[in-house]
Amino acid sequence: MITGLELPLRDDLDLLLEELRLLLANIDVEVVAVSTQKKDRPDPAFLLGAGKVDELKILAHASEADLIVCNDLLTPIQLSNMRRKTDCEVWDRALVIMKIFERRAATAEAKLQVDLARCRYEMPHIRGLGKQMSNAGAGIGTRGPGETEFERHRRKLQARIVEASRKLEEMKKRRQGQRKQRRRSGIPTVALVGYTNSGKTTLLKRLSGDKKLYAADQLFATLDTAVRSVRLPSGKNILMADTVGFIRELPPELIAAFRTTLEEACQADMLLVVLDANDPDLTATYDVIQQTLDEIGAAALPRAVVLNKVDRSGLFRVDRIKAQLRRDGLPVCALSALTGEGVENLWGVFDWLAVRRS
Ligand SMILES: Nc1nc2c(ncn2[C@@H]2O[C@H](COP(=O)(O)OP(=O)(O)OP(=O)(O)O)[C@@H](O)[C@H]2O)c(=O)[nH]1
Ligand SMILES: [Mg+2]
Repeated sequence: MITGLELPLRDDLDLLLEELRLLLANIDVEVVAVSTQKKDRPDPAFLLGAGKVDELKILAHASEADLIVCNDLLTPIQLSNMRRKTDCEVWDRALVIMKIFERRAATAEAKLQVDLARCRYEMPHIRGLGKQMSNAGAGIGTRGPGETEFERHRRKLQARIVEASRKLEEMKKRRQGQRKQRRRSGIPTVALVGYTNSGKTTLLKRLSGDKKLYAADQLFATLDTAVRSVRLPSGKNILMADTVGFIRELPPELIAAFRTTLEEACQADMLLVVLDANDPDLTATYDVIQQTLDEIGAAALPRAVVLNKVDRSGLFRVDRIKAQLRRDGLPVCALSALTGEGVENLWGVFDWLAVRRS
């Protein structure tokens, strides 16, 4: 069952819940009921009102749901209160995204990053747990059994965080070395950025001809940076980097942990923002991309927009979006990474870049 708050400044709850449903489908969780609440501000104890939480319990029981997923981020207190009051397992959106990342992580680096994010996410939660444990277990002036259990758990998490950070630091140095080499070679680098599932990897596959790249109809298919060489018709080469996709309300722990991967985007000479032409709310999606680029310090790079999946979209719609983006001063190419239609429109953009660099 999914739930969320309708706050005064939030008008896209439906979209967010639809996305949450999709996120859950990616880890094989089926949504059997949806229940939202309109409120002026979140309740500190439960996020939703206490009465609403009682209602959720009844609804969960009636629809045979054993998991309640909240679209909003829950504080450790809210999470444990919700669990207690509903007798259900409770997750928030951040945890769902984290679980997808856990499932998808294939390389050592991605695994470490996910592990780091998970530990950081759990840290404040076990603090809340520790309070409960020590309250329950300890007498005056003693270290109760609860406290030592909590301490042990905390120390273990801390050790994992230190170890993962150290290993990632090493990998980062290696990456920086590679990047320097690329810079010295004078070949311009273009980074593909955009929403998850917009077709970044498919585009890189098509342009580089590397069939081994993994593109799939899943959220967060790519968790690593892949750099490939792309040969332009002019005979010049450019490098193209594919990165982790963005999403609304990407958990901060994940942004922090995937910083190195996302940084790849900041180090490029240019960004290619890939949009899905069939996205029902492109403006909101573009805002999310802009926000994420701000957060990783890449917002000032020159950019062009790729309006992808035009094979599935009406011509009229594509023209309308193109015109709007152009009004915003952005160079736009409409194409289909899957069929190859319109890909030649990109060459002009790259030639412009190559000339600018040399
Ligand atoms: N119809 C159509 N489908 C496309 C096109 N480009 C990509 N797709 C499909 O969209 C899905 C996602 O493509 P990916 O290339 O994996 O998307 P991505 O942006 O790399 O996604 P993440 O790695 O999850 O961030 C796949 O099923 C692709 O086959 C296109 O031009 N037309
Ligand atoms: Mg991808």
